[in-house]
Amino acid sequence: MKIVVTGANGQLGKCMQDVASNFPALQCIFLGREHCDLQQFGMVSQVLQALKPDWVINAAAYTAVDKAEQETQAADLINGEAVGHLAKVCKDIAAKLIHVSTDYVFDGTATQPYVETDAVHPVGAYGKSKLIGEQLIQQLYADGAVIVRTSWVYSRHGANFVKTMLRLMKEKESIGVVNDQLGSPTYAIDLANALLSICQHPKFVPGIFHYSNSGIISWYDFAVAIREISGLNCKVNAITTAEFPTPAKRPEWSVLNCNKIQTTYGCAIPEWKASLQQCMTLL
Ligand SMILES: NC(=O)C1=CN([C@@H]2O[C@H](COP(=O)(O)OP(=O)(O)OC[C@H]3O[C@@H](n4cnc5c(N)ncnc54)[C@H](OP(=O)(O)O)[C@@H]3O)[C@@H](O)[C@H]2O)C=CC1
Ligand SMILES: Cc1cn([C@H]2C[C@H](O)[C@@H](COP(=O)(O)OP(=O)(O)O[C@H]3O[C@@H](C)C(=O)[C@@H](O)[C@H]3O)O2)c(=O)[nH]c1=O
Ligand SMILES: [Mg+2]
Repeated sequence: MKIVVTGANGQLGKCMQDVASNFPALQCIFLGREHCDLQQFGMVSQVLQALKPDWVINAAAYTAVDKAEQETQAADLINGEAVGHLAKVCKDIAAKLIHVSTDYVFDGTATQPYVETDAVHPVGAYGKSKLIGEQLIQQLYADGAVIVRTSWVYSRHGANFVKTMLRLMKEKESIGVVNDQLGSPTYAIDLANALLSICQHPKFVPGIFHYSNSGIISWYDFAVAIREISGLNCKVNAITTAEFPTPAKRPEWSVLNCNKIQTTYGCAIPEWKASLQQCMTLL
């Protein structure tokens, strides 16, 4: 079975390369932006028509949450229109599409973990751009696509909250981290394993699914755990979102209910702290 992974140089793309050997039945082809630039529609069509994969996993995205407030057009193109074109090409070549989306499509006003059918009202430009991509896939290729919303993704690769915290904790005596935004971290290795396991699952079920590590924490809790595991001597103070102003608004609650992907595809859902400890051994 031939799988093309786009966004191969990103943290999820690199984690998929890390775990690919766990799936010997899958022939994975990893394409970075240089070989498959989502916004160059002709290039995308040409590359995928030539490779004719059975699956395309889209790990490419514009992920700069705060910058997106200023770069809305770029975010909407890469996370929106380009995803629509990718869906069309996948449909043309009869390749199934797995597309990764985000918890930031929700407005954060819920008090229970979000299920896939809950109303979406993104509060920031990044979340809005990711929602455009979801909606285009549903319009253009609903029966051939799996959309996996995830949250708070980190790994040894690329830029993420864990690596930001480790850097700041080495530089500063104390830092402030918000304790009024609640969600679930996701180790990109766990997500990578889940996405590839969907490709080799005997039954294909299209639709929207949620995937994150289990457990509900704040970014402050996350930072405290990072400090404890790292042994770094930096004071972590709990602050409010108002005390940490950012260009983008973020949902106060973006916990995802992951039951559907577990029952449909049997994906393993490791507990957040166990996965964090795994990742920290590599950092
Ligand atoms: N990080 C997180 O916390 C979360 C991420 N997600 C989603 O998970 C997916 C993977 O995210 P993650 O790995 O963390 O993101 P990264 O920012 O680490 O990687 C994104 C990759 O997309 C590539 N890319 C950007 N624009 C294009 C383009 N026009 N064509 C091809 N590739 C492009 C980037 O290329 P280059 O390296 O050249 O810049 C980069 O390698 C994304 O869909 C994201 O929205 C969802 C929830 C949380
Ligand atoms: C660095 C830092 C951040 N924060 C706050 C800011 C923000 O509210 C929260 C998270 O910070 P970051 O900007 O690192 O995380 P952010 O880029 O918002 O992470 C998001 O990325 C996108 C791609 C997603 O899809 C989301 O699921 C989510 O993972 O922590 C502090 O309170 N103190 C700090 O020192
Ligand atoms: Mg970020």
